[in-house]
Amino acid sequence: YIWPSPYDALEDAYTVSGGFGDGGIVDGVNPCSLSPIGGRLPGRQAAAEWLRLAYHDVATFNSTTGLGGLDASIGFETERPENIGSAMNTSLVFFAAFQTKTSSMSDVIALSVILAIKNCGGPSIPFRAGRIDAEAAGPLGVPQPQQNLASHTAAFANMGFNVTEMITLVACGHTLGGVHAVDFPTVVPQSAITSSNPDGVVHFDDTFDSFDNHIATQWINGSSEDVLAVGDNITTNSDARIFGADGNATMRAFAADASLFQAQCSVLLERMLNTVPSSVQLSDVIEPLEVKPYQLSLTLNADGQLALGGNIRIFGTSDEAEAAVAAQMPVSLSWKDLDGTANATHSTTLTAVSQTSTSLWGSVYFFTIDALLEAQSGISSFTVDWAFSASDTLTHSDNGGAGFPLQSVVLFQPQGTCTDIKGNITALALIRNDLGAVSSVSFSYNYNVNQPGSVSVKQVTLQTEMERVGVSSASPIYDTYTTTFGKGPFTDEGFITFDISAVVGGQTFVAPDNQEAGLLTQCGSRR
Ligand code: HEM
Repeated sequence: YIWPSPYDALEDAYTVSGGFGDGGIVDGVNPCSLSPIGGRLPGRQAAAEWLRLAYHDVATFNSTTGLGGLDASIGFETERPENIGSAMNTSLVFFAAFQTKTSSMSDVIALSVILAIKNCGGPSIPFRAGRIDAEAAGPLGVPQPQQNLASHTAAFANMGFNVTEMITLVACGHTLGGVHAVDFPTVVPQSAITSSNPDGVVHFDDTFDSFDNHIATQWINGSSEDVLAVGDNITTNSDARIFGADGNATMRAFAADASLFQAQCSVLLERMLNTVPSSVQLSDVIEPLEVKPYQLSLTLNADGQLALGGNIRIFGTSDEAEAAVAAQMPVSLSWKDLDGTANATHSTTLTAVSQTSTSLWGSVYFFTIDALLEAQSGISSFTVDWAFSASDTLTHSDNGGAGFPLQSVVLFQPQGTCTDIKGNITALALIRNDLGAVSSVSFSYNYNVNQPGSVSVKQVTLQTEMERVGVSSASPIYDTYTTTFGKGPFTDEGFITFDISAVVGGQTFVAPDNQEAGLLTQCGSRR
């Protein structure tokens, strides 16, 4: 994983769970008992709803044809009786905010489960990305509690899981959350519905908000409260039939060994999340990068200098990383000219961001870049020298050897970029005019559109050509380019970014992943 990667947004969301640079997903399930944002009802639990959503998307995978699996087809299937409840749509609406041009809904669903389980005290499940979203519903066939064991065994076999694995997956799923009387009136007595429990949830175990082995210990020691195991309606006691499918051997092992439960849940849930259409190639495991740029910006100021902004994130898992005080960490950034030349003066010290940040996987710190670069010499890459403590030898981070790439040939130009009252966007770019012929100047706007038949949205790109309007007033070595476009039918839901690219002197240069905020100035208003 070398920065920049198509999975940078997912890596950000995976790594930072609170404070500055918060990826935002964990906020939806923290604490583990949290009711879903947007449907905040006592008794509902977002972490459990996310896990059930992922399972229901995967459950209809056909291991013979290789079709289905975690592909977000669930978005088109939420009206089906087998997916009853409002939970799935609530989750999908929340997740739309994390879709980007390279983070599919199905990747976000997988990541949501990994983060929710870790935040609920469960195991660390490795995360891979690269899932591709289906654009239509898949087949029916999510198991339902009134069906018999043979039907459930067949459904899991179809999905690619044997009996032991079925028992494990159900136990790992049913350690969170519970069954709701409003949606399962034949399973849960209506007396469960009260003013403080309007959906009438009955939890599977006594620690519904902890990813632990109580689902197994209570089943084995006879204190189970799981209505799918010990409920009065024998027909819907699917958990009892499944847990007993091997004479309770698997559940006894889980009850006896809490860490075995965690380890097996990690292995099986990882496999469940990585059950994808056979045409999909998943990425390598994504782990927090030690040093990573965050929301970089490079613009030309009125004095004709390049202003470099944004942040550097530093992550570590050691005791020293945990004990570090950001304000005392030495962090500096050194850059190379446009032509690749290093220069001793091309270096700047970074300041710790005062707001702290948290990660489920270690310790994370952010540092602000605030540097002015000479426009003529420009920039092609940078490196970061840093340490967790001032007394340590500095680590030289060069992004796997070549440095962190950053170009000053094609720039976004915030001054003059604006959105008018009709929603039309006028965007400006600056392109070096002394480096050869300029062609294919294009502006790509990445946003979400609604999909008929699904509450979940799809990220699309609207591309427009930019035209040269003249030489920049701030510096004669840059020309100004512009485009005006209407956004068309779209949804405000989600993550909007834009990229500007051009071919200059035969080489393609891209100013990527600019934040929507850069477009939001109202046309006509003075900044
Ligand atoms: C034969 C297999 C299964 C059957 C029949 C089954 C059935 C059910 C039922 C009836 C509910 C209640 C839903 C509600 O009231 O909202 C439920 C909840 C849940 N299931 Fe399953 N399930 C099965 C397997 C799994 C698996 C494999 C997982 C995950 C790995 C899972 C995860 C969950 C979770 C997390 C909940 C709680 C949802 C909440 O509290 O909102 N289930 N299941």
